[in-house]
Amino acid sequence: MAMASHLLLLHRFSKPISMLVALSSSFVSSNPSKTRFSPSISNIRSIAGATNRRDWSVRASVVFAKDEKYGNKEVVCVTPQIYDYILANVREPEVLRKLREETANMRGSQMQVSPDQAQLLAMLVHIIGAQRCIEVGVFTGYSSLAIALALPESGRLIACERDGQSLEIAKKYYKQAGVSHKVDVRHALAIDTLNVLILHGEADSFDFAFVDAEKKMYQEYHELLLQLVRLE
Ligand SMILES: C[S@@+](CC[C@H](N)C(=O)[O-])C[C@H]1O[C@@H](n2cnc3c(N)ncnc32)[C@H](O)[C@@H]1O
Repeated sequence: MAMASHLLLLHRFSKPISMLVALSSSFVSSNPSKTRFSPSISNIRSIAGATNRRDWSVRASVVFAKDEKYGNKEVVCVTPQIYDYILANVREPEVLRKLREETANMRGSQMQVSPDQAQLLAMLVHIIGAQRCIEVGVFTGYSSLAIALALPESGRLIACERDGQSLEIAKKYYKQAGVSHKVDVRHALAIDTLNVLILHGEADSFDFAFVDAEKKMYQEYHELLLQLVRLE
């Protein structure tokens, strides 16, 4: 995967997950049908859901899996063996593990990113040297905490979430992890927060954005985030 020096804009789609990685201005498009890294989700969904403790179905190079160890998440991977390997070897900090376990019993726990996805986000933040990040869709904070942990002390994450209750859990774990000072929680509709950032002159000042909220708004988020992230 080629890596541009700054802009990194990720959209997480519904289950199974695909992340759209926009690495340069020429890569991104306001027309989602032109965006790359978009496996046929309907195809994948048509591989029937498994209800057993573990059940894999394979079609071409895409795998649909459910595993109660990971909140019965549906995942896309190359092969079951490779995904098993990833899950067995992911480096999940203790504070993230605790947050994952607390969230597992909550309604909506399946919304949380998986440990390997969180570590992918952290790695990307780290390798592009991101200082200023935005997350749209915090829930109880698993992905935002992974991002905050990867940021340098001077780094900042604008964390957009409309649900106050889940934000309380997120804030508790930011505190436990000692990263509260890096996370600017915006309890509001994300579209309003993004527009306010632009109005306040913060366009062209972010290095990284991760979108993981209501899918019907993705095109609008995408357009606003293209103004907020630095294109050069
Ligand atoms: C898929 S979950 C996010 C999961 C999170 N990234 C994690 O790893 O735990 C989506 C979140 O987006 C929030 N959300 C949905 N629509 C929103 C909106 N318009 N503005 C702000 N937050 C929104 C929901 O309340 C929910 O907590």
